[in-house]
Amino acid sequence: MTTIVEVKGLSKHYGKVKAVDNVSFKLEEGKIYGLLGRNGAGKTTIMHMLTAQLFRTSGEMKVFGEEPYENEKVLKQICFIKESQKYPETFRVKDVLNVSPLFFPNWDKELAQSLVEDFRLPLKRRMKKLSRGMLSAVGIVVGLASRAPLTIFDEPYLGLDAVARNLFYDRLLADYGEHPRTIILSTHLIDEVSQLLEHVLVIDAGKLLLDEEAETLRGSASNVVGSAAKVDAFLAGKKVIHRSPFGGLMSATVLGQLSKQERLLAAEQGLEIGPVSLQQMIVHMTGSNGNNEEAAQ
Ligand SMILES: Nc1ncnc2c1ncn2[C@@H]1O[C@H](COP(=O)(O)OP(=O)(O)OP(=O)(O)O)[C@@H](O)[C@H]1O
Repeated sequence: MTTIVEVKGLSKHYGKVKAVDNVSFKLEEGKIYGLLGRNGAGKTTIMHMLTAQLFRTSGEMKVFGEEPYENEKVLKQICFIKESQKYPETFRVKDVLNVSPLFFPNWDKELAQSLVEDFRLPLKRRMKKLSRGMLSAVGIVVGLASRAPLTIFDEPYLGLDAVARNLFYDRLLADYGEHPRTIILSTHLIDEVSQLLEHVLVIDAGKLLLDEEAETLRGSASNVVGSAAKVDAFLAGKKVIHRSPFGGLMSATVLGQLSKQERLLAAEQGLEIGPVSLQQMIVHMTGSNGNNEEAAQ
């Protein structure tokens, strides 16, 4: 598999603020990545460095095998759709679509047209007159129709309703199926995108907390519910990422696959074992006590 992004010891500091702190990861060709984490975790800072919009404080970074700064060859292979995209004052929707092929060599005009219809975008309306959701939809159209080998969506759906978000997921999967490329989705709507993601990177307080295939993560944590004393005894020595006591009961989230024997033991103890969604897992890992508890194990 071809590596298209390689980052080693990447840091970005603003005075004492370590927005990104010694992060290393690789992105492979033809995969959908989730870049996830809480507000202020450092996701946007990483995306800005990958797309050469921000200088790093230290570390190494290669995008398509090269340094991305002022590198036309690298930058024309990237499409970065960000929440706060600015357009020239006079631009209409159709102007955005007309200039896009100049920036994106793989631009697919037909796909753009069909997406404009899907999202019911008014081609002649000025960008500054669009609703918040319509603005997001234009970003999605550009991101998908660019067919850029590295396409990055940073919270692409501010203001988009549930129907439009589903449309985005459907069109993304369909087009990605026919034209595989590397896609980074940064979002807080983890449950909504979890089925789309093939690999997950979780950033917390500037550090990389998790770098794992989504398939491995699915089923890699369980919720154990029952009497607090029995849950505690069952979980002894296991990697617990969250505990939530209520009365004499306890609900706890444990990392790692439970064996058949352990499940039988749990059933004998009257404990209930249930699945944990990717979102729950990440919330627990990056929550106020999630990290601490894991570190304590
Ligand atoms: N120009 C700057 N000067 C000082 N601190 C900054 C600057 N830009 C970002 N930061 C800080 O760096 C940290 C990471 O910010 P970043 O925007 O990367 O987070 P994020 O994960 O994208 O958050 P969100 O999900 O809220 O968009 C935050 O603490 C932020 O306040």
